[in-house]
Amino acid sequence: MKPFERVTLIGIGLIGSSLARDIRAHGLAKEIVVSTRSPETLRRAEELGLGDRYTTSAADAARGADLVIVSVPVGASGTVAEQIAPSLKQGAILTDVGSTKASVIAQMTPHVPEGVHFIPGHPIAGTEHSGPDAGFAGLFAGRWCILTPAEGADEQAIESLASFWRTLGSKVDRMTPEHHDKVLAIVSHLPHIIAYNIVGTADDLETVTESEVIQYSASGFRDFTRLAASDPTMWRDVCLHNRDAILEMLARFSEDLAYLQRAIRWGEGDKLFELFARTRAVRRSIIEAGQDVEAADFGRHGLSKKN
Ligand SMILES: NC(=O)C1=CN([C@@H]2O[C@H](COP(=O)(O)OP(=O)(O)OC[C@H]3O[C@@H](n4cnc5c(N)ncnc54)[C@H](O)[C@@H]3O)[C@@H](O)[C@H]2O)C=CC1
Ligand SMILES: O=C(O)C(=O)Cc1ccc(O)cc1
Repeated sequence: MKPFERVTLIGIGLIGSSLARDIRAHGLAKEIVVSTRSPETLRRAEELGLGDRYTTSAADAARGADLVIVSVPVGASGTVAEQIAPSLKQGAILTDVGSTKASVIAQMTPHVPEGVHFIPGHPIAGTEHSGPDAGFAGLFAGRWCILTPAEGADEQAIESLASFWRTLGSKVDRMTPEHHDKVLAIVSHLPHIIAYNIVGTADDLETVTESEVIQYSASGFRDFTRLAASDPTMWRDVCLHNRDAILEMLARFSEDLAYLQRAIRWGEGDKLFELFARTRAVRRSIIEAGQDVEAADFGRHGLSKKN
C-alpha cells in the first residue's frame, strides 16, 4: 500500500514498538513519531531507533499525522484522546489496539473531532512481556486483527486501516464492539484470569513451599505461569473495562466447574471422560484450522524475549 506521510504511535510498549518495527520494515510511513508518557521509556525507544521523532507530549506527536495509533493500557484511552483531540488533522485516521472495545470507544469517542476517522482495532497477537524491548517485527503476521467501527464510519478510512494491517500480514475481521468484548472475554480474558488465580492459589498454599512449586512445575502449571506473568496494569485495566462480559463468562465458568467438581466427588468417570473427550476434539479442530502455530509462537517468544 502507499505509505502514510506521518504515523504517530502513542504508547511504545510491546504493541507500539512492534508496530514501529513493522511499519519501518514494510515502509508504511515516511515519518514515524513516537510518544509515550514516561521519559525513560521514550529514551529507550530512541536508543532502539523505533521512530524518527520523539516527544512526551501526545498532543505534539499527533499534530499533522495521517494515522495515529494509540497503544496504551485501555484505562488510559480517554486521557490520551482528550490530550490529542485539538491536534488531530482533518481526514486523519485514529485507531487503537486495546484488548477491550466498548469501553475504549466510550472513553475516546466524545473527544474525537468531526472530520477525524476513529476506527477502533484489536490485534489478537501478543506475549506476556511488556515495554519497548519486548516488541518485535512480525508479531502480527498470520494473526487476526479485529476492527470495530461505528455504523456509518467512513468506508475508505476502514479499508485504508484494514489494508495497513494486511500489509503487516494480519487477517482482518470486523464486528460490533459488544460482540468483540464477549468473544474476547472467553478466549482471552478468562484464560488470563484463571491463570492469575491458579498461580495465586499455588503461591498461597502453605503446604506447598515456593521451592516445590518451582521444582515440580510440570508443563501444565508452567503454561499458567506464563499467562500469569502478563503485565499487571494492562490486565487490571482489561478486567475493569470488560467487567460485564467477564462476569457473565465467569458465572458460566463457575457453574461448569461445579459440575466437574461434583463428577469428581461422586466418582462419575463417564461424565469426566465425556468432557475430556469433547475438549480434546476442540484442540484438534484448532490445530486442523492451522491456529496451533500461534500457540507455539507465543511460547517460543515467551521463552526467548526478555521483559
Ligand atoms: N500485551 C499484549 O499481548 C497485547 C496488548 N494489547 C493491548 O495493547 C495496549 C498496549 O499494551 P502493551 O503494548 O502490551 O503494553 P505495554 O505496557 O508494553 O506498553 C504500554 C505503553 O503505554 C504507555 N502509557 C501508559 N499510560 C500512558 C498514558 N496515559 N499516555 C501515554 N502513554 C502511556 C507506557 O509508557 C508504554 O509505553 C493495551 O491496551 C493492551 O490491552 C493488545 C493485544 C495484545
Ligand atoms: O500471550 C498470550 O498468550 C496472549 O494471549 C497475548 C494477548 C494478550 C492480550 C490480547 O488482547 C491479545 C493477545
